[in-house]
This record gives sequence, structure tokens and C-alpha cells, in this order.
Amino acid sequence: MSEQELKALRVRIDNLDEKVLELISERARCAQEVARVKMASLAEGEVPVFYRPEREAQVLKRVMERNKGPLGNEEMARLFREIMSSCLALEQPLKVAYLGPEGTFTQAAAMKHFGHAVISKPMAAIDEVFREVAAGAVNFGVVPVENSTEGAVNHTLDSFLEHDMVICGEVELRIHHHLLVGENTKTDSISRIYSHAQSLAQCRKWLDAHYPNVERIAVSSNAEAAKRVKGEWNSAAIAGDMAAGLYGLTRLAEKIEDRPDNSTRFLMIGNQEVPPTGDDKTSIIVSMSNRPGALHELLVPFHENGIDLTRIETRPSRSGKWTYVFFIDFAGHHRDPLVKSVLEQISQEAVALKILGSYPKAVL
Ligand SMILES: O=C(O)C(=O)C[C@]1(C(=O)O)C=C[C@@H](O)C=C1
Repeated sequence: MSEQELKALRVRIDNLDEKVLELISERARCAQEVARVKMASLAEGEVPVFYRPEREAQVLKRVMERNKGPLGNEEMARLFREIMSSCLALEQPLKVAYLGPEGTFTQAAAMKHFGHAVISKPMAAIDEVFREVAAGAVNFGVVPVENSTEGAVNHTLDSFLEHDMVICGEVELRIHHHLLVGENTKTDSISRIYSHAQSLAQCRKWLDAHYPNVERIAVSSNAEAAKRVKGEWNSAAIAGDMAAGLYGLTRLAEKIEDRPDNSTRFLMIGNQEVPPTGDDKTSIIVSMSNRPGALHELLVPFHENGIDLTRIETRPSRSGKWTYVFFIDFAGHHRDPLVKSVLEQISQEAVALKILGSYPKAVL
């Protein structure tokens, strides 16, 4: 390519950037107008709801449907995700608590769902995220709920039994783990590897093969593991890209998770009910009396009405020995007539039924 060609293309890019800039600014002014309309149409005592997850899901889907490339759909939606995040911040800057410290996969999930224009607050434990939301100190919380290799995150499920929370979104994140070391690490003398228990489990086979005699130490998060390694010469951490960047560690081995499709699903929790989008999921907790056939009775209405169950998890209930509650996720919104009738049937058989929330299926 000649210098002249390059120069001409850069002039074209500059011109296009000016147009993109003007269009983004126009969109942002439009969002400010939306905020004004929302404020003007409030009934007395009503609080404005600026964040609209159902609308955001619609916008992102539309972008993906209309995208003609060469950028991929996900890439394009990610750009629009950030534009919308900044537009919302003009209306109201959202405060979001997540399972910290900084650099965790939960923080990455929060950014993937809300974009970067939020005020984010790392919390030391899952229960603290729930409490922060319940206290109204933040608008939303982000917690992990299940991993494709290791299964349920029980702390999260149990926290739903203790707090009245509304699930208003979900996000899935591909989890890549790396073996990380600091500048001073003697890589041939590694005698301990730190990580969160779930991550150690997700890399068990790799560790057995490559570091069979090295002590594995479970700590509160991957980011905490990365932080410890920074100051030690004989240790390594298993953590992701965000933690590596934050604590200045380098990758001794990349993508060491045993399953290449290793993914974690996260939930957004708050107090806001989300209207239907036509492509939603609902999460419920049900407790049944301890008698033969109870689980069967619970599942039949879903089957008979053709409702797709996406997940069922059992946890000990807090109210008696050897009694259980079921966490169930299924396709549909609790306001859909079919779902409504299934929930009515179940509530006739159940000891208790609680709708945790209906929310748009993850778009990104
Ligand atoms: O449509 C709205 O209600 C808006 O506030 C606008 C907008 C957007 O930028 O598109 C911003 C924030 C909401 O969460 C959803 C969408």
C-alpha cells in the first residue's frame, strides 16, 4: 500500500469518525430527553425508573439482527452496550455491587451486562452483595450462580432464601484460567498455587498433570490469589485476564481449564420488576411437602404445557431437617398466560412458591 493510499483512507476514517461522533452525541441528547419524559410522567410519590433492561435487550437484539458485518454481531453489540451504558449514566449513574475484590470474573460479568459507565462497588462476600442491594446502598448486585464444570454456587442460592430479591438479568461468561506468576517468581521453584476453590476444581486435571506435588491453596477469590502472588517468589495463582492485568502478573500457562467450554452464569439482582420482552426466563423457588411423588407433581405442569425447564437445583431448606427447596429456571415470563396457569397449578401442590424474577434471556 502506498503512503498516499494510506493517507486517503485515514482522511476517510476521520470524516466517518466525525459523523459517528455527531450521531452518538445526538443519541445521548435523545436519552436525556427520555429522562425528562420519564420524570414528567411520574405519578405523585412515584420514583423514576431510568434503567430498563427489557428495552436494552431489545436494542442489542435489533443491532445484532441488522448488523451486516464485517464486525461480528457480538462485537457490534458490545459497542452498543457501552454507548447505552454511557447514555443511561446521563439519565442516572447506576450503582452496582459485585463479588470482589477488583479483578474477579464477577466484575467482568457486571461490565459485560451494564457496560463501563456504572459506579461499581466490590464486596467481600456473596451475602454482602445481597445485603448492599437490600439496604438500598446500590441499585443492583451481581453474583455468580452456576458454573458449567462445577455446578451450582450454593452461597448464592442460599442467599435467595434469606433475602427478598428480584432477579432482573443474567449474563454468561466464558471462563479462561491462566497460571500466573509475578516478576520475582522463581518458576522452577513453585511450591504453592493459590486460587478460589471453584477455579482449582475447574483446573484439577491440568494441575494433576503439571503440578501434581504442589500445594493447592483455596482463597476467597481469584483476584485475592493474584494479589498474594505479587509479593511471593515461590507461588503462582490461577486467575483470569482481569486479575492478571490488575496485579501485573504474567501468564506461565494459558487457558488451563479442563473443559474448553467452561462458562459461568451470573445474575443481576435488585428490586425492579422487568416487563416481558418475548424472550425471557423466570426463576422460582418451590418447597414441596416431603412425600412420594412430590417432585413429579411439581414437574408435570411444565411438561404438559410445553414449558422449557432450563435448570433445577435442590438445596436443603432452612426450616427443617431433610426437607428441601427446588430452584427452577424456565423459559417464559411470569406474566405470560401459559406460565401464569402453570404457576397457579404448582402453587396448589406446593408448600411455598416464590417468584424470584422474570428477566430477558442473556443477549451477549
Ligand atoms: O429507552 C429508555 O427508556 C432509555 O432510557 C434509553 C436507553 C438507551 O440508551 O437506549 C438508556 C437506558 C435504558 O436502560 C434503556 C435504553
